[in-house]
Amino acid sequence: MKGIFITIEGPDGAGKTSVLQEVLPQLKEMTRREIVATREPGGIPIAEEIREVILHPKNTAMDERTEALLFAASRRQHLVEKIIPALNRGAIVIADRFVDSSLAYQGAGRGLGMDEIAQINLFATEGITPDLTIYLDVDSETGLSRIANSRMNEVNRLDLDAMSFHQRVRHGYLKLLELYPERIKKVDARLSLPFVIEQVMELLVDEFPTEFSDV
Ligand SMILES: Nc1ncnc2c1ncn2[C@@H]1O[C@H](COP(=O)(O)OP(=O)(O)OP(=O)(O)O)[C@@H](O)[C@H]1O
Ligand SMILES: Cc1cn([C@H]2C[C@H](O)[C@@H](COP(=O)(O)O)O2)c(=O)[nH]c1=O
Repeated sequence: MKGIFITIEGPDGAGKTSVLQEVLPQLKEMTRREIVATREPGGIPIAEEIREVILHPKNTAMDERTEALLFAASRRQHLVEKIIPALNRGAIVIADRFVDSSLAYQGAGRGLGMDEIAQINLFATEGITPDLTIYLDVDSETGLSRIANSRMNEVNRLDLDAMSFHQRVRHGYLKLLELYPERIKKVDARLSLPFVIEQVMELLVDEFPTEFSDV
């Protein structure tokens, strides 16, 4: 594949959407390559439908393994329909969440085990891994209070989980950071949004100096 695959990760309320909103237009001005922005779960119609099922607050009966399999299924379809074709065209793909979310949320948060979750995702992805992952780190209290203050009307089923679940998710991410220091780069997302955006831009330019420059 000729493209570059970048993911952005973090606990709920870390600021991924806000950061991408600012960073994407800047990056588009700095490269000749096509940039494809996408998100998980979702990004294409079938995966967006699966997203609706997973995240709807009414689906409280959902079994934890069912949840893990649905995330992996939506990822498979998203990869095949959107990410792989874009990478084959030579695009830079920037995804809001990917397999690390499943490892942190289902593996660590739900307690299903990161190794087990890695296995079902290996089946779904056939080993496709991001070239770079930016991890926005925020404590669970700050992240959830940002969501409560900004979009209480859009709260999803997972946002409603116990604080202890969200704390395990964050520890899961910190474990991934230890395991994959070459791929995953941390930004402190408790700092001001403009500062976080600046840090993310610096990271991207440092990691891909020949891709992001003044064109
Ligand atoms: N660094 C920051 N400082 C203060 N507020 C922030 C910061 N980053 C984001 N926010 C605010 O927090 C709220 C949630 O941000 P955002 O939707 O970007 O997070 P997210 O990581 O995409 O969350 P989720 O994964 O749950 O969708 C928004 O109101 C946003 O303005
Ligand atoms: C991909 C993925 C996501 N999740 C969780 C993380 C969030 O709570 C929601 C997605 O909502 P967002 O507003 O788009 O961040 O789903 C997960 O548990 N496992 C995953 O693989």
